[in-house]
Amino acid sequence: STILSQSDFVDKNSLSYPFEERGLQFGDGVYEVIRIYNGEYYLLTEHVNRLFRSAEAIKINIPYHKEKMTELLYQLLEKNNMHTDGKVYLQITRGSAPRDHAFPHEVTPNIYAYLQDLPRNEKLLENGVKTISQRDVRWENCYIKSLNLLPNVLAKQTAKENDCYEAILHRDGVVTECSSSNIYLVKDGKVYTHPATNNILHGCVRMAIERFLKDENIPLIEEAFQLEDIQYADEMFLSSSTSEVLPVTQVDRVVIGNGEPGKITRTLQKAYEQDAKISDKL
Ligand SMILES: Cc1ncc(COP(=O)(O)O)c(CN[C@@H]2CONC2=O)c1O
Repeated sequence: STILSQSDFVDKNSLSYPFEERGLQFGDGVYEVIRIYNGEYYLLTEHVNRLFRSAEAIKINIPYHKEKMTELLYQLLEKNNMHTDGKVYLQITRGSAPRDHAFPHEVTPNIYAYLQDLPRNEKLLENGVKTISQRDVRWENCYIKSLNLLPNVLAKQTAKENDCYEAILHRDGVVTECSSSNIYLVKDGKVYTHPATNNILHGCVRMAIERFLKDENIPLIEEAFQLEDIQYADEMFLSSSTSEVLPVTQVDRVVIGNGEPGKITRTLQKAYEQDAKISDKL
């Protein structure tokens, strides 16, 4: 255990940011993770639109318009002289103020963003991943990309402890999404996924997949599937800005299809690479 040193006990007169920061103390904020390929943002408009929708949903007034936010995000690329693959983490909280559950009377949002390198995980994209199922114990506004991620964190940790990449979440057997990605089941040439309701995050890659499926004339059925449907799946895959379109080869003890990534999943991976202007490496 760590012994708190004297300096960790802050003098009450100097108590302020970052100690009394509402994102830190309440998870009172929203965030985005935006992908970069060859120094260019992918799906930036979708991410900025969702950021503003999430902030509005929890009554945080972002002090600039979408255009200014977009401009600042491009300045971040320039500042970092970014020309490779990476991601930006962008966070907006209600701000710093004496701790009180209710909104502070006067408060300015704290906004920060940073960029990291993120090479593609070609091995995982090629071979797929194992997953476990976990109960979805989150709140009922999962469409808001909020900092309230404890249920997601605990589900992902359980997956990791079981040598799995992701946790597939369900509410009484109805599959919603994963701890940090959307989830899809393929059966008889059709793709099934939970509808974009309040119970899932409306993924930016999920929106791109809708486009790809339409272009390929592959039916997308926005109907939730059940845990028990998984044993009959031909294919499964998950999607997120960091995982891309990732084949799921096993859920708990159930091997999906023949245990290999399926044809439709491969088609969507290629469509993703073309859309994101990535050199075709798969
Ligand atoms: C709960 C949840 N569902 C779906 C998604 C997929 O959304 P995008 O397609 O817009 O990425 C995410 C993204 N989670 C981000 C992606 O990487 N790390 C995260 O926290 C997520 O956290």
